[in-house]
Amino acid sequence: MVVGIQPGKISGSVTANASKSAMQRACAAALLKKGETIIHNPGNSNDDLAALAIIKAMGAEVMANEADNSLRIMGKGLPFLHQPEQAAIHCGESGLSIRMFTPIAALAMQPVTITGEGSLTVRPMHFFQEVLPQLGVQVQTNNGLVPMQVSGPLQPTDITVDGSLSSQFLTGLLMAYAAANASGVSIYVNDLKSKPYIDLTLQVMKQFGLKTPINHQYERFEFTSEEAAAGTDHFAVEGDWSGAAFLLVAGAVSNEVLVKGIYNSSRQADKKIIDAILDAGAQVRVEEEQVWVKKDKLEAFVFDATDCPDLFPPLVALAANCTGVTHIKGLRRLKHKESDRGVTLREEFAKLGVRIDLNDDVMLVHGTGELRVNNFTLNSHHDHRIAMAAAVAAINADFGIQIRNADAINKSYPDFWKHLAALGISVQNQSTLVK
Ligand SMILES: O=C(O)C1=C[C@@H](OP(=O)(O)O)[C@@H](O)[C@H](O)C1
Ligand SMILES: C=C(OP(=O)(O)O)C(=O)O
Repeated sequence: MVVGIQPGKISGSVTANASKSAMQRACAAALLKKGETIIHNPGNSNDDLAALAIIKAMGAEVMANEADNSLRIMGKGLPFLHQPEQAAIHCGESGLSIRMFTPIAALAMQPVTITGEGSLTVRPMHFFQEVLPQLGVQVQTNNGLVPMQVSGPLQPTDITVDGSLSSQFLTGLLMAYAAANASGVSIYVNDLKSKPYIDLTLQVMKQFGLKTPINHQYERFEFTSEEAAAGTDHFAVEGDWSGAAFLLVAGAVSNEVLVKGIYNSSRQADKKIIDAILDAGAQVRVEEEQVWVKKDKLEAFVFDATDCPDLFPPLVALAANCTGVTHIKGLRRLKHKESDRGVTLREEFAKLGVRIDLNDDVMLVHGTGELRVNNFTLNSHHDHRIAMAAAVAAINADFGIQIRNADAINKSYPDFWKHLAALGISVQNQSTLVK
């Protein structure tokens, strides 16, 4: 799909989409909980659909109630996992799903094949080769990539893992240890990155009544013999700060926006976008369930995105519209996202006249405050966050642009183009115009 974006002024309000980080965790927890859970405001992104397909393959029953936009999930708990209906799970393009559900699949008594598609076929899975055998699981990978096969059952024991590549592997281990009723054992972690995502994991586990470990400064997660308190049967998926970040930046660079349904009390990492927008100089009003942003004079800022890597694309769109050189730390880990995001952002923003330097772990964005289009055909590289960053930056450019592979947004935010249009931006599906 090719989308055309014209420069314009954004105004009005939208309600944020459901967070795929919260939704996918809720799917895993509902699978592992014995009994019924009603999920309200379920997400419908491709990653969410992948998680739903996975839990069905592992024995959960999922029924949609369209009348009140909810899902009823019957989890069978651990015993059913020992006889999965299908000994294969397909994780689509979702990094979180594959890394969270692989240790869970390894609880099964029989071998489970794990596949993925698109960018997931080149994202690293060596972690499992190193870690799962120490937990009694045989693992086969395709040279550290999918397809993989795990053959358990996983047996929780004291273990030390590396958290420097991604937090998602730890999320999976925490869920699997809880499901296996780990007791008197700890997961030790070196150099954990993306820490707030682990807070979100622990929060969801607790809400669902799964056994939740004690977090010792993100270096040790201790499962004690204490039983878990009963959990909720109703879970509402909160709005997505990661997707909302694009709209808030759009407000900061071009007029004004109100995004509803994002909670100030959220554990989501990308809530930190507010700090960057404030530092850049825009006006911001944060309320418990909504955020309002208004454009003002924008200047370069310094930001550490090590624990919130998904903010790089919206931060670049913001920095491109600031005057001066913005420094964003945490670049190294962008290599292994849906695209090599540092390189992709540099390539695509050059087409908008913005120079980006990649300097070890720091990205420098040379903003001039005025985006001058020198090549109007941008490419998402099949990366949802690149498509959204390009669109947001371009609403303040001197000419319209086209974004190729614009349907990449479906991975996290299927309503993104619709929301941008509702906020007054001209968004055209140009697929039929382009050969
Ligand atoms: O747990 C999650 O929901 C996620 C964790 C982050 O990954 P890393 O832990 O690899 O940084 C983030 O980039 C990803 O989009 C979602
Ligand atoms: C990297 C992302 O997701 P995941 O790792 O879950 O595929 C993302 O949403 O930007």
